[in-house]
Amino acid sequence: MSTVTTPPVAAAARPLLTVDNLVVDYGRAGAKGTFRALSDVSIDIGAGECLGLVGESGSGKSTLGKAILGLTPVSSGTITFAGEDITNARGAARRALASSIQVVFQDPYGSLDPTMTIGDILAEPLTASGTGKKAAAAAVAEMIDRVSLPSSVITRYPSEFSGGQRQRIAIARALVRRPRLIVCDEPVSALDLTTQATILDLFIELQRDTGVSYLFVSHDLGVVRRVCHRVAVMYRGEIVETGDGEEVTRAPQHPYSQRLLMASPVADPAGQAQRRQAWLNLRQSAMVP
Ligand SMILES: Nc1ncnc2c1ncn2[C@@H]1O[C@H](COP(=O)(O)OP(=O)(O)OP(=O)(O)O)[C@@H](O)[C@H]1O
Repeated sequence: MSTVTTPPVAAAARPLLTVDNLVVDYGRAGAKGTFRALSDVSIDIGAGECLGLVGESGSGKSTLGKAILGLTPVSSGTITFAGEDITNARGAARRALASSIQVVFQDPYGSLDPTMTIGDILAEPLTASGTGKKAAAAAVAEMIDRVSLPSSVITRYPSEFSGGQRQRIAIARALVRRPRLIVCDEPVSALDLTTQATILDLFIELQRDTGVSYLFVSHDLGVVRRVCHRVAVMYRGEIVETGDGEEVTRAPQHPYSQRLLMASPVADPAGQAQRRQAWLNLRQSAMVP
């Protein structure tokens, strides 16, 4: 049983990230066939806070993460980071944000360049932004140590590592520029349960040590309960419930959040049967389509 617990969040005058009434349409604006993936989405994340974003497949979680990262255009609404409007920031403005907002993707196998050594993968974001080779090497060594990998990894290639080790490398790469926010898009869902637990502990420890904030995207309520201070539930492009992580994942109020909870697996068969019955009751009461 892990003893690593989420660090408390200090009260701040204003959130680090605020998303206001965000709308994202895929396809050409106004064109026939445009698909609204996000509809009036509003969230905020404080400094040192982990906000979980849960929802069924296709509900719009990754789209929100991509909009924050500038990887998909925003149709309307605003994204404010550290008091600055970064909605649809492009060019130099977006590049400047790369040191503040980073990402860890789901796939530890596809997210690391197989032709580069680990040392080069980690040093690249630093040298590309003007850090000298010596300073970059020192920062890389510190990050490797921080994610509990041996220093010998720097001369090796991604193919020589397990999924969990690769995810540690991906986390080190995200952290090497000392960002204030990391968008974590299903960062443990490709890993086995034991490895998931150690990587979640690592996320928590890094937050405690660095004060970084996370938007933690997951379809797994158990995972978000473990790492998140607050949770937002997404359904068909809208946020239907936001609240304390423990409360939302144990006793959700909205029918869709309840459905999500009932669909998440539990370790004991009796508990699973109870949840199934509760779900059938809920469906019979016509609260959920
Ligand atoms: N580039 C795109 N063009 C058109 N539609 C898209 C595009 N990307 C995503 N979508 C659609 O937008 C909706 C939201 O997708 P998104 O990937 O954000 O959902 P998600 O909640 O992250 O799903 P998952 O958990 O399966 O990753 C889906 O209906 C998806 O098909």
